[in-house]
Order: sequence, then structure tokens, then C-alpha cells
Amino acid sequence: MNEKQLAGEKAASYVQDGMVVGLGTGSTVYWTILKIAEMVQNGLSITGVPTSKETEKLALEHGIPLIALEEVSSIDLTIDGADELNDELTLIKGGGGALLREKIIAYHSTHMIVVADSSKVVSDLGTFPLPVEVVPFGYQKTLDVLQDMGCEPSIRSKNDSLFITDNGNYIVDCAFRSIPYPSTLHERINQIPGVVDNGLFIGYAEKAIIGNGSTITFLEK
Ligand SMILES: O=C[C@H](O)[C@H](O)[C@H](O)COP(=O)(O)O
Repeated sequence: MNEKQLAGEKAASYVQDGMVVGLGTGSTVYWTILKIAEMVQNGLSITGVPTSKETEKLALEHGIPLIALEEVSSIDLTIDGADELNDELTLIKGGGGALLREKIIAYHSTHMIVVADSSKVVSDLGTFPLPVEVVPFGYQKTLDVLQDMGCEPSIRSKNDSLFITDNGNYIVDCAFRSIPYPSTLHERINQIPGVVDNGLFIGYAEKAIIGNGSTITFLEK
């Protein structure tokens, strides 16, 4: 079993009967979703709130009942992946472009668990370019301001076209190389008109389950 599968499947053991569960996006939480689907087939009763169209499709294909965020009072537990995380459980997310819905769902969740393989754990954030979701209008200007903040920005594309998020926006990947002050950077980026949100998740996750070789390690706050 690889590290992603180890971590992803372990996280499913935190899901309990009757919970509303935020279902993250990506290749690690994929394994959580498949495991939850198996548990549902064996009688577990949960409702999922998907963080992306991709996850919605996966969950429905595997028989997990879903509900819209608007229809729940809160989410008991969200399980999601990360592109980078440090020992304070500050995360960089958005490698798959799902950061905005992921953050909205994390915000409305009582608990959040992160699942990742060991390559995602870093002492200094920022080697992974920070994804920033921007509205299409005037995006080149928004990109220029991001560059002035000290990064090398590049507009994300897919199959020779600009990548479009589930919310109809673009993603600018900002190579900062190092992010020593995540809170300050988070605030500064989100103040730029045209920016919808960025992939720094600060203060959301309380536990990380990391696949490490053939074992699992935990990071907790
Ligand atoms: O937009 C995508 C998400 O933030 C993912 O959770 C993140 O990119 C990690 O994905 P993976 O588990 O595939 O590395």
C-alpha cells in the first residue's frame, strides 16, 4: 500500500455514524472516499459535503449520499489533502484548483483532518507555488500585483487553455520559494481586488495523518 492510500484509508476510521462529513479533493483523500463508500455499503449512515465537482462525481459513483452546504447547520468533520504542511498544521492547498470550496467547507467544519504522504511535510512553506484563485476580469493586472509581492506568478493552464475552477475563476500559481510569515502573506494577498482567495489554510486542521513508508505518523495541534 502506498503512503497516500495508507493515510487516506486511516482517516476514514474517524468517521462516525450520523456525521456530516466534508469530503476533500485530490489523490490522497480519494482513498478516504473509497473507504467511506465501503463503510456506507456496510451500513454506516453519513452525509457528505463535497469540496469539488470531481469529488461530487467520485462520491456519487460510489454511493455516498451527499448534501449541499446550504442545507446543513455545520459539518462535523472534514478530511482533505494538502500540497504542503508544516508542524503548526499550516497548509498550502489548491494544487488541484479546489482551494476556494475547500476553504469554505473547512471554515464551516467543527474538525478538520489532513491526509498526506511524507513528501508534503516541510519545515518551511513555499517550495510548492502558492495557488491563488483570481477572477478573470483584469487577471493580468492582478498577476502583476502578485509579482510585486515577491513571487514568480504563472497563470495555470490545462490542455492548452486557461484552467477554470469550479467557480469559473482562474488560478495563479505563485512561486514564493519561502513563506516565513504565512498569516501576513495570506492577508496581503486577499486584500488585492481580483483575488478571491489563496491556498494558505491557517488554523483549520487539528490533526494530520501522514503516510510514512509502510507506517503512519500523526501531527497534532
Ligand atoms: O485543489 C486541490 C486540493 O487542495 C488537494 O487537496 C491538494 O492539492 C492535495 O492533493 P493530493 O492529495 O492529490 O496531493
